[in-house]
Amino acid sequence: MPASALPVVVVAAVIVRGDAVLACRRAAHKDAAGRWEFPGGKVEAGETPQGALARELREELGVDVRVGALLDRTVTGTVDLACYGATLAGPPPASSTDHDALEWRRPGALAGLDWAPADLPVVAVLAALPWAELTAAASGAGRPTDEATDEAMDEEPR
Ligand SMILES: Nc1nc2c([nH]c(=O)n2[C@H]2C[C@H](O)[C@@H](COP(=O)(O)OP(=O)(O)OP(=O)(O)O)O2)c(=O)[nH]1
Repeated sequence: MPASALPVVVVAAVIVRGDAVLACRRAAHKDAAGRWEFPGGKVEAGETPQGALARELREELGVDVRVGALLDRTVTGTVDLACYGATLAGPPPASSTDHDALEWRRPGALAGLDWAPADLPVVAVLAALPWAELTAAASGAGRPTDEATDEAMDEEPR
């Protein structure tokens, strides 16, 4: 397989705050403009997934987060998307360099948004996950799967 056909490894955060999670709409200057996603970005050489995620959220949303457990990792076309639960370590974001809308939504209300195709698996996971399990996963105290986060990232994605 040529290198260009390999999926790009992307990490994203399901930030839990109050009774909601943060959904973000990609701005006009980004590819897939207008689609909703969880904030994050591409993992750079030498970065851990968690380190890449913390860097991306600082860069685009100006927030510090604690990264919790892996919620879902699925390859869709050319995107290998790993979504982690996370909590804010400071104030919530006021704006984004990459998004033109930020919405806090209950997990059951996420399905009404026009998601990037790669996000649909994690949106389904979130809709089915009991709230207590999601908050535990976001704070890193519990895991929705039997796999430890790092072990799961070492494995082949679905
Ligand atoms: N961040 C993020 N990207 C996603 C998600 N779902 C999805 O298909 N993508 C795609 C869109 C892009 O093709 C790619 C990540 O792009 P990005 O623009 O967020 O990443 P980045 O900041 O590192 O990229 P760049 O613009 O600096 O090159 O993954 C998601 O939930 N979050």
